[in-house]
Amino acid sequence: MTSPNNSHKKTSHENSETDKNTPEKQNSLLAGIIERATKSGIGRKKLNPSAVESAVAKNMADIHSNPTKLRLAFLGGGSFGTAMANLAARNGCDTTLWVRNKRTVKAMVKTQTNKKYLPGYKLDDRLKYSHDLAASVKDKDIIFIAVPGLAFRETLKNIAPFISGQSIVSLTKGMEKDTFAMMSDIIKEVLPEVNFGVMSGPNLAIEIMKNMPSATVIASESEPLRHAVQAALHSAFFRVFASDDVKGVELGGALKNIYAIAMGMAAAYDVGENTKAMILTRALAEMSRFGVEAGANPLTFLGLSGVGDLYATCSSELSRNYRIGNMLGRGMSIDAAVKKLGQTAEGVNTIQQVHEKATKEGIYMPITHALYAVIYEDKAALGVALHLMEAGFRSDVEFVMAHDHSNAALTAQMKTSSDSTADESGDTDSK
Ligand SMILES: NC(=O)C1=CN([C@@H]2O[C@H](COP(=O)(O)OP(=O)(O)OC[C@H]3O[C@@H](n4cnc5c(N)ncnc54)[C@H](O)[C@@H]3O)[C@@H](O)[C@H]2O)C=CC1
Ligand SMILES: O=C(CO)COP(=O)(O)O
Repeated sequence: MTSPNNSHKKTSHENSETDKNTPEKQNSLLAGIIERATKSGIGRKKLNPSAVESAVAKNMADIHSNPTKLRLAFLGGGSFGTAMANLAARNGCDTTLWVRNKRTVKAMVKTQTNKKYLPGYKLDDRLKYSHDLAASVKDKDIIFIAVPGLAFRETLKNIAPFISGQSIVSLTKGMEKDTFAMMSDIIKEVLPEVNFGVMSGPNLAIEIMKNMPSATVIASESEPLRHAVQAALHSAFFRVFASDDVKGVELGGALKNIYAIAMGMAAAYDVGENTKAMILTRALAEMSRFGVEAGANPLTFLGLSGVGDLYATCSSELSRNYRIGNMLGRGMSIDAAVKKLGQTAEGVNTIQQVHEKATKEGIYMPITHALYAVIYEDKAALGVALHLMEAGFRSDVEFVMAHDHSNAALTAQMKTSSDSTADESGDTDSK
């Protein structure tokens, strides 16, 4: 089913963009690159970087004379899938948004809004809607997946029979339950031949719908795919930066949800700015520590997908994870908070996965363990926070000065005294 109105009507904003020719021109330029790369078989299999470079160089010359539109599918009719599909349609890409519920699709075609997740925001006339998964993904250049992490594997398996040469980009900021798998791991497992990337950054969907300037990161080993995603989504309101650290970018998006919950909870306790700064900065230390163990580059966490997204979600009530934390801080149970939210908050699962993985592998993640103790072991938040504050001496940025070089004797002494305090008060066992 498609939108009844594909008449390419333009708003005044779109006309001014087209006049400058920026998005459309970039789109056609780079669309040609991916189109040719896809046709020639590059981009279908594991890419050979030199082949990619020569394909890009070879094709740059005649791209102006033969513009083509990127054909895109976005899977997932929640707030983020809808917001991103809307950006792509507005940039002139041939864009289909797949939504699993047939009635929702009918309503979206009729109203050109996503009433449940983005009420009040009119979507671009050119955006098409479908509940037919096969038709949505066939003959596309790129399939963007924006379903919750817990539904990612199932979605990939469902599209697997229809994958011929399409590239896949994950927009999901979750972690699979019990397997610790990130979405890129699942893509490699389910569709080992596919060309893929992940996109992540400070991208609160509502702000994007309001045309508030935002930026994101596309991470992929494939240069044509990075260019194509930049071409598809880049505009005067939305900048798309590139990275080849897939693991680092993806982990930034998933891990920050843990700390958005912590910050929402801290806000409920009315903490000061010093405290918020401490949580945010130590959260970043945990994220990069965990990232390094997973093979990511710690410097990636200094970018948009790391500190950028951490800042956005830790300081805004638009973040669902922050709102969950805030409800918990006000005394609600986790089940009641999740029910009240009624939308995806990936951090609820990610805390459990990361707590378990870090415990198993001995990765020092004190904030995550503390949050786990409060949410899942029913420990008193203030006691846990006090215990965190009393933990031993550490170095600030461990990539500058390894924490082993701190005063080890004093750290051990502090640990002994804080362990005995915790034992006496019946507090937590968090590190
Ligand atoms: N909303 C935001 O501001 C941003 C969200 N994200 C990420 O995007 C992902 C999706 O989140 P949202 O769109 O915000 O979620 P949402 O809660 O707004 O909507 C989730 C959507 O997924 C659909 N869905 C659930 N299970 C499904 C399944 N098994 N098969 C197909 N569809 C299914 C639901 O019907 C709903 O349309 C999450 O990983 C989130 O972290 C990333 C950046 C920003
Ligand atoms: O990832 C997001 C913004 O970058 C959205 O955060 P929430 O999932 O917490 O709403």
